[in-house]
Amino acid sequence: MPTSRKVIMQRQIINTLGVQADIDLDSEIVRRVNFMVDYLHHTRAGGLVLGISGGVDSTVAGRLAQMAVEQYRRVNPDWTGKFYAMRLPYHIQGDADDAVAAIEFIKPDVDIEMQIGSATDALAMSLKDATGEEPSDYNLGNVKARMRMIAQYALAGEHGALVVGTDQAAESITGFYTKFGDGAADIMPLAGLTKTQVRNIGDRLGADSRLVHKIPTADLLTNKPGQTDEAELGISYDDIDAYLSGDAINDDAREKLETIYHRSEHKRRLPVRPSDDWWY
Ligand SMILES: Nc1ncnc2c1ncn2[C@@H]1O[C@H](COP(=O)(O)OP(=O)(O)OC[C@H]2O[C@@H]([n+]3cccc(C(=O)O)c3)[C@H](O)[C@@H]2O)[C@@H](O)[C@H]1O
Ligand SMILES: Nc1ncnc2c1ncn2[C@@H]1O[C@H](COP(=O)(O)OP(=O)(O)OP(=O)(O)O)[C@@H](O)[C@H]1O
Ligand SMILES: [Mg+2]
Repeated sequence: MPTSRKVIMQRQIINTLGVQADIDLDSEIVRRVNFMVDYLHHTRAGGLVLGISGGVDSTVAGRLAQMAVEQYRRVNPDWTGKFYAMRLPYHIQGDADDAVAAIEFIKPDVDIEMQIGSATDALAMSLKDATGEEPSDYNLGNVKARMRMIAQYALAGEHGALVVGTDQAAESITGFYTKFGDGAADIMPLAGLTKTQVRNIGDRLGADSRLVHKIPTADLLTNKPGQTDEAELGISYDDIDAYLSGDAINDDAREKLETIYHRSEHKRRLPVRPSDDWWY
């Protein structure tokens, strides 16, 4: 591809995802907290709900969510809404102590631990009984992510609360999330941030550096616990962030990233309907 076309494509993707290479951390924290406060006010919602894994994204989004409910409560003392943090292990979670450390940092109004092991396994068993087919480890991983979505929406429904999503630009560009699983949410406070910016905000907020600089994992596979995102994606977060920041990366990585971006376009759109034609 000629250099000018490469640059135009990169710029279009950066603009679509709303990435800003240079951010002021303090004003970015204020802007994102105010955004949640403003939306709580507008919707009169009964609080916020978020799954806390022990990874950096939910640590940072969780702390921002708790800051938002505290700020909203200060100006609306009669408001009874809360931030509900949910630890949702599938049986035994290898890094469960990180999820506890994240909760200690976030200091949520409500800390809930709920097993998704039995519900997930029951779904897989029912599918097998009905069809004779057992979901692969890969597909079961997506069922785990969707079971967490069901748990969060069940709790949100009880309290009229909104489900927070942790999608940021490095995940959005790759579609590296489960469609209607962790990709499903009502409010996305980290949207448009690179992974590095999420970490920088985590550092600025004073989160434990063990959590902030932890190697990212979706941790969805039973047969490969803690598999790193980078191993599965075949591309590094450094390359993804450099691309999102408008820097040049090597041609192989760029081509791979743009292929993944185009292939995952359906995840960034509403379900296709007869009046759509964006995929041509
Ligand atoms: N072109 C198209 N137009 C419209 N819909 C399309 C489609 N292609 C597939 N689909 C639909 O999308 C489904 C596939 O999408 P999906 O179910 O998401 O499945 P898929 O993208 O295959 O898997 C999710 C990926 O995200 C990763 N992940 C998941 C969860 C969390 C994290 C994390 O970082 O924490 C990472 C996971 O490791 C895996 O690599 C298909 O089954 C089909 O229903
Ligand atoms: N075991 C879990 N308990 C509760 N929520 C979870 C769990 N695993 C994943 N989630 C939810 O799914 C989201 C997506 O997972 P993802 O791995 O992308 O984020 P993370 O774990 O917060 O950070 P990182 O990407 O750096 O690992 C999490 O932010 C969290 O909200
Ligand atoms: Mg994770």
